[in-house]
Amino acid sequence: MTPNPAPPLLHATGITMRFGGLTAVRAVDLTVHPDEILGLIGPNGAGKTTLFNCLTGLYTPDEGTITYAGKPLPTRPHLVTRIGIARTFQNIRLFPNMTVLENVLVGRHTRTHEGLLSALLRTPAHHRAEHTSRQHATELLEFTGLTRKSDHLARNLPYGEQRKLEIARALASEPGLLLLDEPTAGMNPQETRATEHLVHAIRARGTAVLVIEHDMRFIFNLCDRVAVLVQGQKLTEGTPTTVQADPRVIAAYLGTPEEDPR
Ligand SMILES: Nc1ncnc2c1ncn2[C@@H]1O[C@H](COP(=O)(O)OP(=O)(O)OP(=O)(O)O)[C@@H](O)[C@H]1O
Repeated sequence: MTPNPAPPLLHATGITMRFGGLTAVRAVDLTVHPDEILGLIGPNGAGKTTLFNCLTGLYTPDEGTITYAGKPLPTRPHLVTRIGIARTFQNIRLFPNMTVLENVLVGRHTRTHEGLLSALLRTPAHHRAEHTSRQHATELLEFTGLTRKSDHLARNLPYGEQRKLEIARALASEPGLLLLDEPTAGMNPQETRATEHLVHAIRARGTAVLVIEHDMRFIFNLCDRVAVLVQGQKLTEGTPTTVQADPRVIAAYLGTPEEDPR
């Protein structure tokens, strides 16, 4: 008997999301496998962020089903985080007046179970949980290269490091799947390259990644598979090589074949 193949980590079928008369996402199927890096590309307004919002409980799709690790996706964002899906946002959403370390500790709260009373009474259980959280946050700052900035206020970090901090904070919830919405927006080529390495390292830790990005070079270097959304519908998906060579993608998104698809 052949063993069952590993079930998909995230499985979305027939996702449709409307805003009044506008259908932003139409009957989209999307699957992310464990340990996979999947890219989601498409022209402006194609519905990429709307789909992310459906996958993270910010929106409830009008149609379709989503499962994570075989179970239906909860309908509230914090519960989605708790079951193992974390995300970053297109517009950075840090706590600007908290330190870098504190921002990561905030991201950890879905993994701590100590109640308010325990915190107020400063029980031994609370101290242990706090110690573990700090250790984990410190390790994540090292992992993302932000150790030296641990005590800096988030608002004083350069833009590229703020994006890294968002990723560190998302990782603090120990996700099985990380969704990145335009992680290299506003970065210089060196920072973009560093982000590519960071995403590979995240996958090596056992976290699958779904990433929206307009930088084609980044996407095609990074991803195992790429899905293409156009006007709310999935045009195609496949390996970077297949997608890059698909004339429909070139026509819809990448410009004419003569252009450098960057
Ligand atoms: N909250 C909303 N209310 C109404 N319309 C919305 C809302 N969010 C998105 N839209 C519309 O849905 C469509 C898809 O938008 P979305 O932001 O998902 O696209 P996108 O592919 O992420 O675009 P971009 O690459 O520019 O970020 C657009 O026409 C957008 O104007």
